[in-house]
Amino acid sequence: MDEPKAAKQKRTCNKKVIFLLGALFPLGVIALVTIAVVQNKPLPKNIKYGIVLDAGSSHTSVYIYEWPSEKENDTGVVQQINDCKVEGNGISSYGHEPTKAGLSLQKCMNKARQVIPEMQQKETPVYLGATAGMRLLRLNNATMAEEVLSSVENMLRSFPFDFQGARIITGQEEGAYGWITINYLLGNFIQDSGWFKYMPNFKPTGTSGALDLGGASTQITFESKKEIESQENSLHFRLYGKSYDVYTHSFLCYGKDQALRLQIANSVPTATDSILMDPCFNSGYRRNTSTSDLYSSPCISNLRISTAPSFLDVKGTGNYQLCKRNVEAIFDRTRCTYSHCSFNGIFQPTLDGTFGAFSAYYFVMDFLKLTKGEISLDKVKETVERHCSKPWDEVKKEFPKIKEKYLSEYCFSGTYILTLLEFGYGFNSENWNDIRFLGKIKDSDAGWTLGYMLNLTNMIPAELPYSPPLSHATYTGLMAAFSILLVCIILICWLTFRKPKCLHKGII
Ligand SMILES: Nc1nc2c(ncn2[C@@H]2O[C@H](COP(=O)(O)OP(=O)(O)OP(=O)(O)O)[C@@H](O)[C@H]2O)c(=O)[nH]1
Ligand SMILES: [Ca+2]
Repeated sequence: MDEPKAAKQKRTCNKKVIFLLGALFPLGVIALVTIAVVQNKPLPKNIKYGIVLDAGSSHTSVYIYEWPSEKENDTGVVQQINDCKVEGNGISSYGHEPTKAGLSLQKCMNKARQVIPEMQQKETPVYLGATAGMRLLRLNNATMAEEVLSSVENMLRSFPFDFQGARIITGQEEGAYGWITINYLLGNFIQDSGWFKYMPNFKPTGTSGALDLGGASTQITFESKKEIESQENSLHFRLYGKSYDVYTHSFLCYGKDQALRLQIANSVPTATDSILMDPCFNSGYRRNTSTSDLYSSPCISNLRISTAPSFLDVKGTGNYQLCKRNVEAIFDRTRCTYSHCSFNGIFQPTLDGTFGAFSAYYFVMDFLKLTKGEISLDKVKETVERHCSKPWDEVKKEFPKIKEKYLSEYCFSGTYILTLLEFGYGFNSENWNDIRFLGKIKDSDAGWTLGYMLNLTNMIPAELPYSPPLSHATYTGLMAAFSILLVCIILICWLTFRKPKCLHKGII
């Protein structure tokens, strides 16, 4: 039997609909892909740069940072791309020849010119922050300190960057910016205040305390839930929408070089015929020290003995226990007018949370291979004691490539770090493993410089910047996909439910 004409035509018509849909679908997909490709075409990278000079007591380092300009308020986007160690000593050593302070920076600044694209040099800010070495020079001779600062300022102005100033930062700033740096790099700010705090299993990591051991001063900074009893030790921050009450203290004269001077100066009365037997150096080690140089530091001024010989022949005896006793003697734990003190009458709340220890803490612990994994306090003491007991000849043979200044001081430095942390701040075997010894975090050096730059360039907002849940690309892509889907649905409905045109043409 012949198929009725109408049914045949209906079938033809359905075929046309299917054909139309078949043609529309790939068209939709092509449109979608085109939109996605156009939308996600990588934008030209707009990178910004910043330079910070850390003019420390022992040396100056030049750090270069970069970040994508469109993301500068996000956390963790700034990273260190270069660092340059200035040859010679810190700028405070040029008190008698200030022009040399500026000249010393030339090489590293020339290197910065090679690293930063020429087009962007004019808009790249340069900051110089001087720390404890310059604080001590200012105490000794304010004019000399001024001259050194103008010398470095003139040098930095001569470069095609946007020079923003050279100044001596306070110990409080040094502690605060060190704390900001490590928590920024560890991602602790955003974890505490980001949207994922609303997730059911969210456990805030909290912030990490910062322990910085320099050559002339040392800083301890940590968030404290307890009342901070002295105003000068109290910091308050609002970062990414969260408030932080932070304790900080900078001990001038308790950096490792000044602490060594204190230890030696304390022992001068025991010297006979200019020979000073020092348990903090390996046995067989000898060092000639001028007493006028020793006493030139304001840290030592009240330990000066008028009858001291002009030179001291310091001879190592390599005895950890005796060294520890000498080192403990430079901490005064007898006076405290607060509920709790660290040492020298300085208020310190109970230690809280984890700590990142950097600068000389890291250099020394890394040398002693004590930075990886959980190592008990007893094991650390044992390692330092073993190192101190090694004869100097043996130490030199074992580490022929390490600079003598550094190598000769690891026994003292190891003992000093242990004493400062345990006897000074009150760490013990229970909370010892709350300390992590950090050199770099994600390729950036742990130190105050990054925090300083973040603050001066206003890159840490007080409130959490509004960020929509979807990125712009995802949003546009989804919008395009749903629009196409909607058009297809409308088209299908229209083709399915309208009276087929072909039937209208008078067949029925
Ligand atoms: N072993 C070792 N010691 C180092 C190294 N670099 C610096 N030091 C020493 O470690 C101590 C601290 O160094 P820094 O953190 O650079 O100190 P600084 O910034 O110059 O001093 P402050 O102004 O007090 O912060 C000083 O005694 C330096 O001589 C290193 O690479 N290895
Ligand atoms: Ca430092």
